[in-house]
Amino acid sequence: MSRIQQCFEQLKADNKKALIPYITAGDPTPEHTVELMHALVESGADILEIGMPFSDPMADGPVIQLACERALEAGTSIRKVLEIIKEFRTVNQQTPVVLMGYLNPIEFFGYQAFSDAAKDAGIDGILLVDLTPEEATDVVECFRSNNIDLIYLLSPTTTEARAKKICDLASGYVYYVSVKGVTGSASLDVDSVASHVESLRKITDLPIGVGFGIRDAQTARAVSQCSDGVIVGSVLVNAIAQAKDSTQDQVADALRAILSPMRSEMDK
Ligand SMILES: O=P(O)(O)OC[C@@H](O)[C@@H](O)c1c[nH]c2ccccc12
Repeated sequence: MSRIQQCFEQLKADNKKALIPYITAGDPTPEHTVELMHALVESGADILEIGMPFSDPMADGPVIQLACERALEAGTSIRKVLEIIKEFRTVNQQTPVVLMGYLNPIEFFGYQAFSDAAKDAGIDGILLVDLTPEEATDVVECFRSNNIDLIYLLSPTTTEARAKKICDLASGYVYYVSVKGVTGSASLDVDSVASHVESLRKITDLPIGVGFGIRDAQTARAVSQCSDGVIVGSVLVNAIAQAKDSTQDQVADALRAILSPMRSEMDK
C-alpha cells in the first residue's frame, strides 16, 4: 500500500479529512523550504504538495507565478527540489509528499531518471499539470515502476468519458479543481463542488481532494464535508511573500497561523 493510500485509510478510520497545503519549493529561498514543510506538518497537514518552480506556470495565478520567480531566482533547480525533499525525509518518514509541476523540466531531466531520483528522495506522488491522458502511457509506466502515485486534475468542464479515462490512470487520489481558471481564484461555490464530487464518486473509488479558491477555515471545513480532502495553496504562498524578508521562523509562523485554524475547523 502506498503512503498516500495508507494516509487516506487512516483518515477514514479516524473520521477525518485530508488537509493538503501547497507551497513552492525554494520560495523565498531553498534554505527555507524544509523548515516550512515541518511547520505545515506541525500545523496539521496530512499530505504536502510541493511545487517545482517553472518559468511558465500557465495554470497558476499571479501569487504562485511570483513564488516560482522567487524560487528560480534563488537557484531552485529540479535537483535542488529533490535535495530539499531528501532533507525533509531525514526527519519525517511519515507524511506523504506530492510533487506538483509542469512537463517541460521533467522531460528535460528524463522521465525515468526523474522517477528514480524522486523515489530515492522519498516522493510519494506526482502531479503534472500538462500531462494529458493521451500522452501519459509511457510517463505513467516510469512512475508506476517506482510505486509513485500519479495525481490527476479533473475540472468542472471535464466530460464524464474523459474523467473515466483519467481515473483509470490515476492513483493515490484525484484532484478536483473547484473553479474554472487559475490558482488563487475567487472563492468557490460549495454546492457546485458537492454535486460534482458526488458525480465523480460514481466513476471512481479513489479519494477525491478539492482545491482552488480555499482561503479560510470555514471554506476548508465546508469543502472537506463533501469530499475527502482540501488543497490550499495561494493563501499560504501569499503569506510567504508578505513575510519573506522576516526571519525563517517568522515565515513558518505565518504559515502556522493560516493552517492551524483550518485543521481545527475541519476536525470539529
Ligand atoms: O492556490 P489555490 O487556489 O489555493 O489552489 C491550490 C493550488 O495552488 C495548488 O494545488 C497548485 C499550485 N499550482 C497548481 C497548478 C495546477 C493545479 C494545482 C496547483
